[in-house]
Amino acid sequence: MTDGLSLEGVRIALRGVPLVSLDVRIAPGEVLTIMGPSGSGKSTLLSLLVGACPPEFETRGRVLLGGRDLAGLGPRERRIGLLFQDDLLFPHMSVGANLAFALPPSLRGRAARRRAVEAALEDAELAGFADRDPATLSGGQRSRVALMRTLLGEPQALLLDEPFSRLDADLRESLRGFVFDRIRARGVPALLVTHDAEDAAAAGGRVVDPLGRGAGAQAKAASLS
Ligand SMILES: Nc1ncnc2c1ncn2[C@@H]1O[C@H](COP(=O)(O)OP(=O)(O)OP(=O)(O)O)[C@@H](O)[C@H]1O
Repeated sequence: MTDGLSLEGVRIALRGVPLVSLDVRIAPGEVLTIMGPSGSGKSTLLSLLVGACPPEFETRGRVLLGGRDLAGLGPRERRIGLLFQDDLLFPHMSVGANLAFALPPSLRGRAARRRAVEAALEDAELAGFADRDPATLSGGQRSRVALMRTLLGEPQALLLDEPFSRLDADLRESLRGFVFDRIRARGVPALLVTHDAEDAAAAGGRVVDPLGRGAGAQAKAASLS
């Protein structure tokens, strides 16, 4: 459990043009959805949160995770987990080894580490899959392993960048439920970037654009443009 992820006066501009303006706290287990057109600053916001914003951008504000100011911390020290559309499982490692790789070094002992991997596989409804080659898994199975791998790192917050966009409609629907259920169960604050209104609805939380405008304001802006 954490106190959540707080963006306090976070501003990002490019050559003086405001891209991101957010003052928001994401509670443990809450998913905040960021929707906005291409080029509106969604990826730049994620890069800022992981501590890798390119120097071309002007940035201000504070990001607090569990009450801790992330300024000056490197990507690993931030304890932020990432989930992208490409699951990026290591192809030359078994499913179990992919999961074990993500375990925190503080979890000591072979037996304890094996148990943690087995529990994650069970939670992913993939008990007995530890020795499988990732290439032999279906798309949905790979996605579930990827989420478990991210969660095994015990992230204090999660960033989801179009995590379902490569999946077909049926799979997308079942995976959404799987992902959001586990985020809620673990009490991790999460930020979802998506173009898909159904993803946003399934996330069940607030929806804003990178300038912090809610869904009503976005619809109005779209109708005027
Ligand atoms: N390294 C960079 N240097 C200069 N400009 C950049 C850099 N990276 C992105 N930009 C510009 O910053 C703006 C915001 O880009 P960003 O990738 O954050 O948008 P996005 O909302 O994630 O778009 P998409 O939905 O297409 O992924 C765009 O105008 C983009 O061209």
